[in-house]
Amino acid sequence: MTDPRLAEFRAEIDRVKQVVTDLHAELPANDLVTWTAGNVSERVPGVDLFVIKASGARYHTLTSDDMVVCDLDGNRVEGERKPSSDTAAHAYVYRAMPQVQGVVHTHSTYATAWSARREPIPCVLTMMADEFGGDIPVGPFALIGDDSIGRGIVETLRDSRSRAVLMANHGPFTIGSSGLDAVKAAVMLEEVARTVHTARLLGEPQRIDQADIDRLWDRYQNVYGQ
Ligand SMILES: O=C(CO)[C@@H](O)[C@H](O)COP(=O)(O)O
Repeated sequence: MTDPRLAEFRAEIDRVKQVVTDLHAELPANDLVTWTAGNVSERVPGVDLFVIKASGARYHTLTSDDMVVCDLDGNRVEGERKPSSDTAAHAYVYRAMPQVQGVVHTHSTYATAWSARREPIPCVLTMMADEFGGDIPVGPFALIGDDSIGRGIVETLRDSRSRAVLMANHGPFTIGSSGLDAVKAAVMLEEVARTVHTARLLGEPQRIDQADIDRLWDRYQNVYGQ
């Protein structure tokens, strides 16, 4: 039986399908994924549905036909192919964090290397204070396929300013006020992961004082670009 929400929200669903298709192109374009690794999702406004890529979909041939519509329990509502193997994680985040409109997962090299070391990225750059409000936290090791990864993302980010979490031995997940905002967080995360790693090769970078982190965060969130 066809879900009635598909007809009622048809225009929005098709718009979000195209948005999420286009956002997936940003992952290889910013060198954040290899082959079919990673995935992007975004909520459909006004209804408890979200769009995510089909599992194993190749980035260079991706079209909106490769997008799958799911409910917030991660069940496929529309789509020929199975949804991403991380669908349960994305769905858990959407259920637990209503303010989150987009979720991204990548295997970007430097952020994933920090994940393998299970070490938070210290806030030693003003860009980190601006974008993430402090250190980039590490989430627990969790096997793929059930709520474990989603639960780890929420436990780690729920009370954090950061929109990025380094899931131990796996890789980064980011959240955002839109799919684009979550993709931006993934791009900026990889940039700071690489820069801090490079700084470490030359010596021990110094963490910014918390009061200055707070000032930088407040400016960037409330003044920059307004
Ligand atoms: O991290 C993993 C597997 O370890 C997955 O996220 C893959 O990187 C992408 O899976 P699909 O979205 O293609 O199912």
